[in-house]
Amino acid sequence: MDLRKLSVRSPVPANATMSDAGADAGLSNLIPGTVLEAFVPGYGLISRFILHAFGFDIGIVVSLGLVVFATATAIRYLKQWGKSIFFNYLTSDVHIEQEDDLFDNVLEWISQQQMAQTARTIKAATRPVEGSTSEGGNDQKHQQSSGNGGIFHYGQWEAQIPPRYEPHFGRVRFWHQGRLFFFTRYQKDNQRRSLHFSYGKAADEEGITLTCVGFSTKPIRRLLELIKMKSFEKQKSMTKIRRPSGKESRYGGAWYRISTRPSRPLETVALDKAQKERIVADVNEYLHPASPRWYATRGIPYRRGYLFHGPPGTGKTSLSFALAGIFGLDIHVISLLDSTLTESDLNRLFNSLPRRCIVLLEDIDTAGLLRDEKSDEANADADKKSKDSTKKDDDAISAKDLANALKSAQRKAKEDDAKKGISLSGLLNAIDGVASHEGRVLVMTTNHPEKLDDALIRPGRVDMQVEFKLASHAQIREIFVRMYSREEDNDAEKYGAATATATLGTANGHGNANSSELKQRHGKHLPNGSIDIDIATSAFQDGFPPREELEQMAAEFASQIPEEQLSPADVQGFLLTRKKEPRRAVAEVAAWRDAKLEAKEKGTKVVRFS
Ligand SMILES: Nc1ncnc2c1ncn2[C@@H]1O[C@H](COP(=O)(O)OP(=O)(O)OP(=O)(O)O)[C@@H](O)[C@H]1O
Repeated sequence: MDLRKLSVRSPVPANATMSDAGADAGLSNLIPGTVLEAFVPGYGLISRFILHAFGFDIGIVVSLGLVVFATATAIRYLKQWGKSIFFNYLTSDVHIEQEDDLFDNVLEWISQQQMAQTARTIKAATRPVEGSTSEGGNDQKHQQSSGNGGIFHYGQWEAQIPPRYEPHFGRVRFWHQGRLFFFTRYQKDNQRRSLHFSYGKAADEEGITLTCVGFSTKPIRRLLELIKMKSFEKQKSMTKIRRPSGKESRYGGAWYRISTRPSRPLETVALDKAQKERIVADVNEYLHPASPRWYATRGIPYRRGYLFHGPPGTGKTSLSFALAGIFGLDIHVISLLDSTLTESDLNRLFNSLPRRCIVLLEDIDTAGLLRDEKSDEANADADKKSKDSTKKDDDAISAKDLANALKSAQRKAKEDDAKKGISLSGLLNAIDGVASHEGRVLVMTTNHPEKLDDALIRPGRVDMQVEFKLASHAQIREIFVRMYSREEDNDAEKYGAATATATLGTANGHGNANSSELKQRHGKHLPNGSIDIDIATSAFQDGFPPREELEQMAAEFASQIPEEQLSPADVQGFLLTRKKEPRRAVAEVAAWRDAKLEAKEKGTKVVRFS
């Protein structure tokens, strides 16, 4: 359209005022000049100027612009109004909090849907390596990352794991089984976020809303059940481990998941078979769905407590994890050594336990329960010091100095206690508290059962005590056989030469070394020559020893270690540095045993053996 012509065909009347002139000319009548003046301040002045200078009436352009703008706004408004009517009155929602496991399950599921791949704005997240199925599952990538003479480069391997793409904040729609759903991801309200900021944590608290069309949440519930089942299928062989949240965020969700790791099979814990069966049967009976009623009708609190006691490295923690795996329970680990843990934290942690789980309270003897004993020790120390110094020079040390020494020793003891924070009564309250009445399995571990207060281990708090001993011959044989059995072989084949390098620093780490080099290097350690080592290496490379031979070797190996002198962890540690060389392990065990026992006798931690 030729606007100039239009304005020429509609000259301004001579007697028109300046504002009327522009406003009323030609098609500018579409919107009267006075109205335009109201919308665009100074419009009259500008239009008159342009009209006089160029003979062109801008009224039509401005009018059209305003009409387009008004129409677009109206459409947008109507759209929003329609949307809000739709979402407020015609749909149903289910909200999921970030703290809940479902949050991750839904996010994982949604990130595998078509819409998450094709959406124009998505969020990329680094896939967690720990416990993920990608770990260990990609042989080709493993091999690619094993350049440089078989050295496995973790960074390179990790770089090849593609990120996870998931919907970003906002709403996206998706279809599932012929139904329309909406997925909304949002950040939590400002109040909560600012609280997080004030605790120094990033404002990453999020939530998810799933929406479906209709007046019932049933389709969403069905979808969530399906997602839960799928996640379970994926994670059924995994154990979730939770620890208390950091001090700064302990005000809310008290637990956070630190990792998910493959469940530990019970067979991998070398323990007396009958003992293991007894524990498993006991936990199984306790967890049975009929048990809560049984307990309730007899007025017995529905809880079960176990005390695992024994020297370090004898399998207390390992058995707890194995139990969690067998019964499909999450494991909640609390260390009473955590100096930031207060009694109210402990209460809150017990309050927020799920209905069924294992709570692992580690090293209960080392926590603040020793408060009185400690301060007694400190007092005794101060007394002794004062007596000694009195003996040395009665005149030199004044009574005031002695009082000061005593005071400072007491202050130190108090500080030590304050750091620990949990008293016996605090712990008992948490264990017996109203909130911990249902369904949890409490496992307490200690290296010093004799130091525990009777109240802590009375029946009702501890229902079964299990003693873990230093390694017996049977245990040593079991650990040896498992270390070199075919199941391990499978892994070894999978990882190829790369795994050999995991023991870098030991001779067998050098995958490319020839046999004479190996003989030389190993010969240093061997009391009886190096030829065995060479055979051992080739035995591994040609395949693991047959079962019968392995059992014989295990018996020979075990016979060289005195019973109940070394822990299973010690034995495992020794074998791990020879994890492809059973014969070398047998050949070197005597020297290692002597070094270990000597160190133990001397009370030194340094073992002169490599
Ligand atoms: N009985 C066992 N059978 C198999 N492996 C064991 C056994 N005992 C210990 N180990 C191994 O030793 C390591 C340490 O074991 P674990 O942490 O279970 O010992 P712990 O008794 O809990 O020690 P601590 O008292 O120091 O906490 C683990 O790698 C585990 O595999």
